Amino acid sequence: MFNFMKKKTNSEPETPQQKAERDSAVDKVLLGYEIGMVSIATMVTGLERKGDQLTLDLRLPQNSRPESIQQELGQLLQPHGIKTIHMNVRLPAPEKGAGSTLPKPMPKTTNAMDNQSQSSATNNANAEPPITKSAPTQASLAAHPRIRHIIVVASGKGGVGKSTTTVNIALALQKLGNRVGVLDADIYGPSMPTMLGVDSVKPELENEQFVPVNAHGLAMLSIGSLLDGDNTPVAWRGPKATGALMQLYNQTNWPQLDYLVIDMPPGTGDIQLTLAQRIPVTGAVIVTTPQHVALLDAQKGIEMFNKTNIPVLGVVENMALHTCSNCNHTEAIFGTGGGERIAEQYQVPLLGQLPLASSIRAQVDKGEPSVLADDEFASYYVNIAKNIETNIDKFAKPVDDKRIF
Ligand SMILES: Nc1ncnc2c1ncn2[C@@H]1O[C@H](COP(=O)(O)OP(=O)(O)OP(=O)(O)O)[C@@H](O)[C@H]1O
Repeated sequence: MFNFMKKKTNSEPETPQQKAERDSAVDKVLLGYEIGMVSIATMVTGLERKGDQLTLDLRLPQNSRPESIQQELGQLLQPHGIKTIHMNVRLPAPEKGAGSTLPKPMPKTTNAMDNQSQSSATNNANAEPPITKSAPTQASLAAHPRIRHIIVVASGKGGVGKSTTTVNIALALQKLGNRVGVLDADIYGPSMPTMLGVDSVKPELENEQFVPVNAHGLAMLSIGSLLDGDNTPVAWRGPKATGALMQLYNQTNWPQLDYLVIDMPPGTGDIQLTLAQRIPVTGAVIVTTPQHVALLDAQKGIEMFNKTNIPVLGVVENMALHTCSNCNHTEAIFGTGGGERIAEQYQVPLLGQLPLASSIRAQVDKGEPSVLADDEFASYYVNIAKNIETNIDKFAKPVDDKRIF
């Protein structure tokens, strides 16, 4: 254990605001600390802070040096009141030619400072194979060997219907003859299992890999599966969340897929940015409502994807018009033309517009989305899926067959 404390402790208890500020400062440090140009936040699989003690579970890349990392993080975190860092480190085995792609047994976790000599990558004979080949930018990320296209569905703002759109687009792509998977990465409210009517089915583990749940033919995996069975919204902090999501992506035995559709957490913060930089995304679909505030947030989303060199496949305008089921009067509850304007401004396609319709909500609530039910709105989603397919091949990524999963 390395103790960074030099001075006396402050015995006054931390207020919730101080705690939140310190947590946020710690997150920023972790997100900004890079190993081989990749944020260490993507390598965090567990994180706990108790007062001035921080415990990190890390899966570090080959040849990293836990002791120096711990020292450097200690110096960066000391100004934010962290005096002791405990690190449980897992390192990959050295690459020795083409071996089995199956993972070896998990090594015991180690406390980096108590077991310095044992925690070095070269000495760890019992370690697992590398789970990633770190690459800093989208341009240098190779495609997953079994997934042709990864599409992220994002929204700058919560509650605009991103998950409803994701599930229906995934089903529509399947309806068009594709093999499709869904990764529910919405840590704040994972809803795919409920929307697909499989919330009682848990994914199995096989050779330390998740096996996706078969949901009406979709290979589905949700961050919700990592929770303890209840539907408590996850208040995970950035590094832990990104670490868990990278783990879901990397440690899942995805079948051969034409599309993996990822339901991203709403917003354009550090989690979204880190994910966007770490997963080989073919393109992003932005969901917005015509409301002014939602559009402003959607713009932020497009700009984030532009910055990270992820092509924006287009915009879906959700809840565009509402037709009253009693009097048949149609009204633009959230305004008009917003989706079109934003698509024009950023020169991206408007993939489709969905009305605000209570049956769209009712169908996802009962685990049978519109496309599955083949109701009157199914064709809207099928058209969106067709529009996505029209352009996607020109953004396809080269496949790296040597990548180990
Ligand atoms: N076109 C629509 N018409 C009517 N209701 C809709 C429509 N789209 C989504 N909804 C409903 O709006 C609510 C929010 O939708 P959803 O959960 O898909 O949004 P979200 O953007 O993923 O939210 P979050 O930010 O919480 O993840 C849900 O109750 C959903 O059924």
